[in-house]
Amino acid sequence: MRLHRNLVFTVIDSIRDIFNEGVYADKAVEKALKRDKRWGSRDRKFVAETIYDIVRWKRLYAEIAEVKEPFDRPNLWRLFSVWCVLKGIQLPDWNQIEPTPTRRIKGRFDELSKIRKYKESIPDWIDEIGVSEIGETIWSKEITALNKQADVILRTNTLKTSKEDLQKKLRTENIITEFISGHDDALKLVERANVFRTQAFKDGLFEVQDASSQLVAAYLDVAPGMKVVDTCAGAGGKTLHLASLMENKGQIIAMDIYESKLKKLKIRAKRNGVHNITNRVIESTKPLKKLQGKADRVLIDAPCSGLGVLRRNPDSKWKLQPEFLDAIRETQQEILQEYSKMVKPGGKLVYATCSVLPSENQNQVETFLSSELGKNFTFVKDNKVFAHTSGYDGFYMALLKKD
Ligand SMILES: C[S@@+](CC[C@H](N)C(=O)[O-])C[C@H]1O[C@@H](n2cnc3c(N)ncnc32)[C@H](O)[C@@H]1O
Repeated sequence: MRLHRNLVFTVIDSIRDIFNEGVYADKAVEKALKRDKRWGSRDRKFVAETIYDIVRWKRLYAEIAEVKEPFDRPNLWRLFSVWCVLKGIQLPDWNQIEPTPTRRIKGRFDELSKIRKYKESIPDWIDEIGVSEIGETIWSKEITALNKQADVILRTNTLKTSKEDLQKKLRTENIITEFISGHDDALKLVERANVFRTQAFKDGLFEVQDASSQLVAAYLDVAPGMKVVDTCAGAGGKTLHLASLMENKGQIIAMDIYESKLKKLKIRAKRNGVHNITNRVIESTKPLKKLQGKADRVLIDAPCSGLGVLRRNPDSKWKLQPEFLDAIRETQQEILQEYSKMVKPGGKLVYATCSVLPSENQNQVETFLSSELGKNFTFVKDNKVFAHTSGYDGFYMALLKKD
């Protein structure tokens, strides 16, 4: 592979922004890809994948290169050199690249690969929590799976098309997809592509949504005509899925504490041809009280550590802090206590996260069920989705029924 200077410089600038300036990796990639309109799909792929690779393997590469944060420019180039050598790419003869003994890099790699926190490139504290919560054997497999590049999965908007028709339409736009067993509306891209440029996307025929995430709305067991509250709707990935499952009939109240996210949902709903969603920003307890005991279904897609979606957001490994995890666990229980009040007798509640830690998942549900308010609920079932067994994101969902 021949390395192109302007592409590599873009990578170096981007990892500097991510590591030293705290810029989110997805934003940095977005900005990087706008740098030169002449770049073709191969160039864009190189830039995006190399940035994500170096972010994902930061700890391992830094250890191999023997560099410490904050990385100055020569150190960023050293990280890049490690990436090249481990990928089997010949180091270019550029001023920025020091003569690097490739045998030494490979030797350090073999040595460090014996220690999980280096091999899997994770902070000590996350590795310790993983081991203590799910045990060493499962954690080792899970973190390996979470360090893989995620597939691109689409969810068919069944309000507008069928999975089969969507597949045909995408083929005319040179996008080849396959079905995934056990995921009724999902299509998996055989090769990565920018699907947001397709006419099918502009026409609202699909949304990009991981296969595990697509299990959540279906878990809530909705039907057309119901009153459903999506309490942590964000930009509405699952809200839109609920609308499809409800055939656009009934009412969905999408809530979040951030108005900016709900605004994005509004745009997506329009594209999807969904017209049964009402947005409510949670600024006080008022919108919650108004709905007390009124909802057939309540979805709590709770804020969480995001440890199940590291494949998509590898920089979370470096951004996540133990204090945040402690705080979010408290929020999860508060949310369960408060938002469950909206379920009417006989109604159902789903509590979900994109984490694989029991302390954010089944333990929260157990705490809730043994609390005063939780006594009115019965546990129906739960699904602990691991990335290493499913091949998709790590997720948790529990279905409860109000007596
Ligand atoms: C896992 S994300 C939701 C993703 C979204 N449901 C989807 O499918 O695209 C969790 C959401 O909870 C919101 N949130 C955080 N604290 C909250 C609270 N106390 N009440 C309601 N929403 C909250 C966040 O803003 C975030 O959008």
